Amino acid sequence: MKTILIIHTGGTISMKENKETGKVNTEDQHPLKEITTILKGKTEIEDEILFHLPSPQIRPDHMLQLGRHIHEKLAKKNYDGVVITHGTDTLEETAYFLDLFLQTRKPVIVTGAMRSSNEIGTDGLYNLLSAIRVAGCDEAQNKGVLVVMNDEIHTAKNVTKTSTSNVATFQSPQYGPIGITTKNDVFFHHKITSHDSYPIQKLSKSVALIKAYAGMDGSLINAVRENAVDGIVIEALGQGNLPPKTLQAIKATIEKDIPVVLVSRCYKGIVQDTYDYEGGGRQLREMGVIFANGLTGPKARIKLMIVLEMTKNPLELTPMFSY
Ligand SMILES: NC(=O)C[C@H](N)C(=O)O
Repeated sequence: MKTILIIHTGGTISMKENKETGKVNTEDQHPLKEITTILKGKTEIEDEILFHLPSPQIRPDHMLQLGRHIHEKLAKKNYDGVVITHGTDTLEETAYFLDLFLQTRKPVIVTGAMRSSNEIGTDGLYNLLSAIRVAGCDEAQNKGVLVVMNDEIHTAKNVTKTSTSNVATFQSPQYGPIGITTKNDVFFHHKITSHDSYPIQKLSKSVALIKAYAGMDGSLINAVRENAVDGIVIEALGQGNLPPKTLQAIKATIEKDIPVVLVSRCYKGIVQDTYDYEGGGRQLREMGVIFANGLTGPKARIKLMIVLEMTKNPLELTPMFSY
């Protein structure tokens, strides 16, 4: 029999709807506690509540605490897998943090819900059951952190919340899911080609995320730089281009040894130094901007926070963002 550790952190999956007011909030007792009874005799479940937070209240220090907690638990007992329940708003950031931080071959699965536990059509219990099945599956080992929602298995690196309320919200726009779950089975149909992880001890760097827009100038970048940040991620236009009036501010930032990482505000594709016009990717690369391939802005921010614990040398940072 497989032994799975469930760590609850909060979110809608941990919430109940007040039938009189329609308001949704966290409960003291975890509403999906019954999972232990449902799986009795089939899977041994240990569950615990680490946090009880809506995910907009989750901060990087919570992510580090969660990561350390998983390491401690795995060091003490030979669990077959770990499931983390989490609010969906920042689920992709916590999942990607854990993907980069954890040093384990064991399946670590993050799941959540779009509807609270007593709403009609609630998806929490079903997603939790699917996540437990994937966590107990040998094929899920050594794949990094996975996100299981709505019958699909996604990598933490590629998954993103695409809809505010639809239960099919979690998608990997770039490559699709790597597997599916059915009522009784787990199927993987894609292989993982690369997985990087960084054994950091702390998470102390401040990294800002800025989205580019038509007619943007350098004022936002200048203001952020003057506010003692250690790094900036910019969601650039298209293939990795910026309006010309931002260039001076970016140059000043790089000259101050503050790394600037570029992703695209497009939700598919990668950034490249194709264009040679003023503000084009070629100029940005020559100025020392680091191109992050395929990551979304929030995930490039998490990665920059992590790798800045090891180096701020652009020559070392550049290859870390190339896959
Ligand atoms: N569906 C959810 O979990 C959304 C909720 N606001 C949260 O992230 O905590």
